[in-house]
Amino acid sequence: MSNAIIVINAGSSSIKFSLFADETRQLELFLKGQIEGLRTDNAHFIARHPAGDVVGERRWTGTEAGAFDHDAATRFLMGFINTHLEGHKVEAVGHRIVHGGGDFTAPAALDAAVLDRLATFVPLAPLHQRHNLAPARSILASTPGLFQVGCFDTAFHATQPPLAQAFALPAEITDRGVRRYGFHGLSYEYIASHLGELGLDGAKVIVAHLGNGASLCAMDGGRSVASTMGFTAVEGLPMGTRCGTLDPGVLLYLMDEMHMGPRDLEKLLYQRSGLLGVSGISSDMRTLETSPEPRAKLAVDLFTYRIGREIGSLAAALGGLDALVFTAGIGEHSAGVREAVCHHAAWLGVELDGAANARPEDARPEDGATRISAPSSRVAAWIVPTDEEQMIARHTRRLLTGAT
Ligand SMILES: Nc1ncnc2c1ncn2[C@@H]1O[C@H](COP(=O)(O)OP(=O)(O)O)[C@@H](O)[C@H]1O
Ligand SMILES: CC(=O)OP(=O)(O)O
Ligand SMILES: [Mg+2]
Repeated sequence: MSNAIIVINAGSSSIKFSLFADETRQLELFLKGQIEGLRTDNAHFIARHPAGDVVGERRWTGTEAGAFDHDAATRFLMGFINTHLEGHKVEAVGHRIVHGGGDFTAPAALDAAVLDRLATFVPLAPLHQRHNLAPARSILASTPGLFQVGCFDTAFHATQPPLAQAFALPAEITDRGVRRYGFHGLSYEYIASHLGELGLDGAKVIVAHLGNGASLCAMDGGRSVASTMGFTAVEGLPMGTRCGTLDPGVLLYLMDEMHMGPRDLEKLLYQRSGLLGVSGISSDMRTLETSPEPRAKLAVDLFTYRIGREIGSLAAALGGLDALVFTAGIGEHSAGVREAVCHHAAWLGVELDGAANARPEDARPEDGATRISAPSSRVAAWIVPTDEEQMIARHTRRLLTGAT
């Protein structure tokens, strides 16, 4: 019987899972799925083989769906997984955990004490952390003997120099861990592991992870030296529903003049801003790109303008630029966003190959990595599909091998 690793990526209203067969040197995905709409009146589960055929599907509506929280969803998923192992034996579960604080700069085995420590970072990632931890707690309660590993979005950025991590605040505040951490590290680490194949070993690269959450990472020789995200995953670029960088004076104004409290501000900054807030229409890039509304265009223009400005800032941190890499939902799929960002970065030497950028996705190479800059471009531009789940599976296997 061959072994399998379960990877869980839990968000605020969804839990995604992937099953990897661990039988050869390659970790091979054989099943993936998700439950979306947790704690709404319409929760939906679907699981598929990598080829796309549906292996399981279920919907919960009304009060049944409303009571369907992360714990109940994890129990359902583990039940489903255990009856769809296709002859494999589960040896470990790897989790994406957004914040590891200053303590967790590498993947770690999860037990009750570690989960309690990670729970102290909930205020540092209010959209993510509590939901990331819920499935691990649920599995610890139901299957205490199962090896679980936490993989942290912050860990990849631990290599940043102290200056890149610092806020200009008094020592009694920074000593409490109030500093810049950076996020999307599993995605960046995956991309970094493929830079050699693109001829970018040792290069100065800016990776644009543009999904619901969005950030940029400056990498020198595959190591993070700066990022647009900071203490929390709300800093930097505008995102689906998050505002990104904001003059802190705005917060004081909103508290004093609009009598907003901490929870009102949290809701505003994390859930009512970004593409959704500016457009008043949607947080979804596909909807905005096809909308005739001027406010939809304004939201997309602000998104790409801010990316352009932050690219300038990270190029300065790197002291030069060899390549720009696009990844995640928007980065991989929106030719319009890539074109606008490359236009803003033209002064740095990015020259887009319009035809390569607009080429249909099914014409891309099997691994999806596609060069979209002109042969004469001084700075190369690439699309590289990310795979956070594969990265989590790799880390989980490494810790498992060390633990047994
Ligand atoms: N074909 C597409 N064109 C433009 N945007 C797309 C396309 N497909 C997905 N997206 C956008 O990608 C974003 C979601 O990215 P994703 O990386 O899946 O997010 P997350 O994993 O953080 O939830 C959404 O804004 C969505 O509209
Ligand atoms: C850290 C973060 O912003 O994650 P996501 O993009 O999944 O929301
Ligand atoms: Mg994401």
